[in-house]
Amino acid sequence: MVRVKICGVTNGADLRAVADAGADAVGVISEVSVDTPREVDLAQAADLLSMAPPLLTTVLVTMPETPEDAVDAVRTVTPDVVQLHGEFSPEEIGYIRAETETKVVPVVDYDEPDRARKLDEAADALLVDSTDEDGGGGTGKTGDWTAAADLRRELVSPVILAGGLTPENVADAAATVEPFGVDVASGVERSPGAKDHAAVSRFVRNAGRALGEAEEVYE
Ligand SMILES: O=C(O)c1ccccc1N[C@@H]1O[C@H](COP(=O)(O)O)[C@@H](O)[C@H]1O
Repeated sequence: MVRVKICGVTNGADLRAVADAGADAVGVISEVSVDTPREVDLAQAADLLSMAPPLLTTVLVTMPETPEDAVDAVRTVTPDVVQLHGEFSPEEIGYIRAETETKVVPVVDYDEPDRARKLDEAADALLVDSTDEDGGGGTGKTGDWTAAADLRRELVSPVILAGGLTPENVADAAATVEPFGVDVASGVERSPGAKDHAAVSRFVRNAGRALGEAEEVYE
């Protein structure tokens, strides 16, 4: 079973649609140094995630300048998980986790297998994304799934696959990489920063989870 995270939610109606679609996790994006229509401020991020129903994992996606900034952001938003964009060391990841008692998921690019190996022991999971030159996500670009599958087999950490996923390609991506989870932001939008609720539902279904549940019930 592949877990599904829907990322870059900016309003309450979209968050409810993500929960109703049966996603496992919802992400809000705050304090990032890239220009994105999906960014909300820390207070909005805290408000949005506080609306998540029980059993929906909440994720703060952020690009802090320092580990201390990451700790401050997590303390303000109180997510279940922090997704960390930026060049942080294993020691800094350990520091953020110890200070916040929150799961830390660093982001590595498809082109950075060595960095993934270096962070493997320190991370709670690794998110593999096609990032831009500043390390930001939400690029809508797919990565090399075969390389990601090799990396997934090698790493101890759960791997979350991101980058250019859509309702149309997520089943192929999940079958090729067999990741712990899949993650989408721009691929389920009707306009920048606003989710297409039907696409969110299709993405969750096509990732395989709903199909697996139906087979269990009717077999
Ligand atoms: O979505 C953004 O704008 C963003 C900005 C800065 C850091 C991370 C961001 N998003 C993350 O990137 C992945 C993949 O996005 P996409 O599906 O290719 O559009 C997304 O799931 C977020 O975790």
